[in-house]
Amino acid sequence: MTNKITNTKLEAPGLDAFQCGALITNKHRNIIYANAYFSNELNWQVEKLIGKSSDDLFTFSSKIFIESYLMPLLLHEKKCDEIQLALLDGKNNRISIIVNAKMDDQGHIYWSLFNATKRDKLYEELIETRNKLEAQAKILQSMSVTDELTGLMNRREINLRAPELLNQAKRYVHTVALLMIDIDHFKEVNDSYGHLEGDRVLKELGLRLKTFGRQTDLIARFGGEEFIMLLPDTDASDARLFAERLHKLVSEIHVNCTPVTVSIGITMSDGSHSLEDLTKQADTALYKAKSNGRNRTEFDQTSIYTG
Ligand SMILES: Nc1nc2c(ncn2[C@@H]2O[C@H](COP(=O)(O)OP(=O)(O)OP(=O)(O)O)[C@@H](O)[C@H]2O)c(=O)[nH]1
Repeated sequence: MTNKITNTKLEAPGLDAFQCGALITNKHRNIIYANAYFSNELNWQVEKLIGKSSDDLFTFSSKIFIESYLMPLLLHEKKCDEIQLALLDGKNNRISIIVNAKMDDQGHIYWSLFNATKRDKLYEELIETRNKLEAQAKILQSMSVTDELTGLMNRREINLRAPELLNQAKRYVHTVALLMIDIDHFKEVNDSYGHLEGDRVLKELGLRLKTFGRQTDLIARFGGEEFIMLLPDTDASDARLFAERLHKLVSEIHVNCTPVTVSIGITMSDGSHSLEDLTKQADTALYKAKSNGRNRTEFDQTSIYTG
């Protein structure tokens, strides 16, 4: 390339080997040089580009961006790095490009243009992959805290969430009721009607517990056919009433026209017990309910109030 740049067509054969577009415009922004990349990759005939305004190479929105951002930057800083614009190729296809530009004292602008289509595609793929991973992480997160069959929280999750609820009871001086609910003779359901029928009963019970409980209650499938409910701000007489309603609600579920029944063990706490202690106490009460004939509720003897 000659050192002295005039406003006429330039020759610079060395630049034709570059894998990017090289463009020089004069102070009127008319093209005085375009390398072979424009004909090889962008479907322009270089001859036809000479004399054209560089504006003609860009989409409408990119032109606005050039006027409002690129030109003021070039006038003040004399250079502009890595801006993304949309160029129209010789067949009027929109091509995403990264532009670096430099302006000399005579107002010539030296543009280098890198095709960003592949990079855009890579970014799109990366974004898509990230979205997929986020969605998978959400599913995994929900699976790790949820019992798959009933949709209730699992044992691990209630173990994590119970301490906060018990602490609140202590702080705000109210009582908490823990109900251990166990389906009666559930083995017979499985043995007589099959595992799928057993699963249906578990699902129906889970659904009823969920809709019956308040938003603040913690309800979990504790294992097998055993569920627990932790009811904040509930005294023993409320808990008894709650259990009575629960027995009625459960009897709406039928297996071969026979209502399903549950036994319930209840223990009360002022928030000073651990979940582990409370479940042991409720388990003792549940055992009593089973021994006393099932389909009934018993309170644990150590409860602060036994109704
Ligand atoms: N269908 C089904 N059955 C389950 C699941 N988890 C545990 N079970 C069954 O639940 C039954 C529990 O039986 P048991 O512990 O003897 O209790 P039960 O028959 O309900 O007797 P009581 O509790 O004494 O009234 C077993 O047959 C387990 O196989 C499950 O996810 N789906």
